[in-house]
Amino acid sequence: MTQSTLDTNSTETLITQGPIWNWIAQLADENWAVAYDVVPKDLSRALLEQVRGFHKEDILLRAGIGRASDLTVDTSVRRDKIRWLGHQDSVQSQYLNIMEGVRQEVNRALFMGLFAYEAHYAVYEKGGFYARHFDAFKGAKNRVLSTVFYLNPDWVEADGGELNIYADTDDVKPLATIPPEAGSLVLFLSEDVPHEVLEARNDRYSIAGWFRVNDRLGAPVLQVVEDGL
Ligand SMILES: O=C(O)CCC(=O)C(=O)O
Ligand SMILES: [Fe+2]
Repeated sequence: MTQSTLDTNSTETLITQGPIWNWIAQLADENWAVAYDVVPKDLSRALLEQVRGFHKEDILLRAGIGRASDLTVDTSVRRDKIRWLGHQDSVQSQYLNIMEGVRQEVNRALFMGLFAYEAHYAVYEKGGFYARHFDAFKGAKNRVLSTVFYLNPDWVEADGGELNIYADTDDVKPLATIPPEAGSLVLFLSEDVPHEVLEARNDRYSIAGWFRVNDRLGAPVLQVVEDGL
């Protein structure tokens, strides 16, 4: 494998390397994937307990949209509350270390050149949602690979808050609808995969994160793809 971009020819090789590779192969082929065995269950529970605590203490921030210099809070596009993760906390550090492993594996298998990672807890309360968007502007090469890890062990369909992934910005029918169930890690290319969070009807906990190919600091970069929002 000598190419530096996603290489579909490499898929067969990847599949033969064992279960962990299945999602990397799917990512290479389809630009998105769901992985189920990346984060241990006890860590997932510890993360949930921590973010529930933050939520209860009311120390989460209303999430904004846009670039660092132009960060606005627009609740018609996005209604969630966040808190950034850091290595100073041991539970958060364990999660960040696992994602460092993911970074290395993806770079090794797909030559993506992922460099840095940033992640935040997100809480969507009843009525919370995130309208269809991309996580990065095309060609910006800022955020390259998005990750969302779900923390909800007792999720049922009536709780809503599914992630819809689309092939194209104006497709009506999603490619996939992913329930935000504990243990699922969704990965997708930040510049290429339009997605949305459907309205949550119960508190919905997750960790959203982004790998970038440089170390430029920046606030969430977002491109809304639906008019009139
Ligand atoms: O929580 C999710 O399922 C996706 C969140 C998202 O799209 C984002 O934070 O950019
Ligand atoms: Fe997103």
